[in-house]
Amino acid sequence: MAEAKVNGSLAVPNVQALAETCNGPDEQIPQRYVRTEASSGEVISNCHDNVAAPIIDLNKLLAAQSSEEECVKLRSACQNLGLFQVCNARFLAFRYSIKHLWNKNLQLINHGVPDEVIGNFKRDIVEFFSQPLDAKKEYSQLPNNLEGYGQVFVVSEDQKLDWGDMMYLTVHPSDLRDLRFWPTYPASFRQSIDAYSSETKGLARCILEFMVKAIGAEPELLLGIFEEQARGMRMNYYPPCKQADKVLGLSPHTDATGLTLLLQVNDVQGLQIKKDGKWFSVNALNDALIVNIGDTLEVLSNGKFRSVEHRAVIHPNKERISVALFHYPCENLVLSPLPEFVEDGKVHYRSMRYQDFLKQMLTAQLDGKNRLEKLKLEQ
Ligand SMILES: O=C(O)CCC(=O)C(=O)O
Ligand SMILES: [Fe+2]
Repeated sequence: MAEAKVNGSLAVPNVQALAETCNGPDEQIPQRYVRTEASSGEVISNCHDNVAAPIIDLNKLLAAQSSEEECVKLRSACQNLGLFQVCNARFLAFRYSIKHLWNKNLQLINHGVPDEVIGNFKRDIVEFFSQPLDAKKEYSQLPNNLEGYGQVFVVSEDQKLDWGDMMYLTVHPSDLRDLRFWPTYPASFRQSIDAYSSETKGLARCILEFMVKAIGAEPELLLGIFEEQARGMRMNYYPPCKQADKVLGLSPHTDATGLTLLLQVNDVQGLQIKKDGKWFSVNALNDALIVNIGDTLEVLSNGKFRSVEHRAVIHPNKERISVALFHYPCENLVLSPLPEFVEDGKVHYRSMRYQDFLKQMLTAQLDGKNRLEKLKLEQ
């Protein structure tokens, strides 16, 4: 994927290995990982009704008698939070033609994203990261390439670092896959990545379509921008840290792309979202996929959808693994609000070539929602 080759990251130590050497309660954590902001500020956890990540039931969205009510929930999540979790995603998959849907002749084949696909995928990721460092290094990133095992967004020698390692792969389209970085251990890994990627494909499209429908707009143009475009998969490995409140697994950021489908691989929580200046812990349900709205969707929708600022925190004695599946827009997109979403001529974001926007992101350290804020026009 061209996006993955925009720029590389400076090489950083492997955190999984580092964590093994400094994981006593009094052990010194290297200064580059010590983050004062990790323990400052209020964090709201255990919020009831999953306010930080409302649950959208796809079955309810599809059933005539409950669809409207579920759409209201979806609209509110997209406009106020930028994040929700979908349940029943594993029981539904959507193979349909957009034309049919808008002719109210929806064809859904309820064949499901099989439990087996998610189960195999999770099992193989855990197995991959549990290998000795040398085995994983076979898939290390190469200079000026984001794909592979390593880290991203490290652009200066004195920037603070995240307490995590990652593996990034372009998974779609298949002719852009760089198999040099696709692990051959465990033996079923390539197959399980492929299966997860293809089984979730229709789902992202379907969710996006419901989102647009929920705000009363026509979906064709927006869907067209993401149709058959690149998808990238980032597998995050966060080792435990006895002094978890001194480190951050992943710095505050928004995803630059369209929708992100986030899968928490093991049952360790750690995702937090920012709302009204406060951090909220997300309680990810076991069977649910978390849907993040990225910056591209915020701009295209003229702010009708909000991208969500989020970060990952660390557990004191358990590893955490997550997988983000990013949906990229077409490469030559000019990022600008679509006319469909502009009311009374009020355009809220200035235009920018998507490639430039992405490059800005990949050549800087993560910085909350600030990059997007710079595109906002004074009203
Ligand atoms: O680990 C998580 O829950 C968040 C991961 C994430 O935000 C990302 O990979 O972009
Ligand atoms: Fe993210």
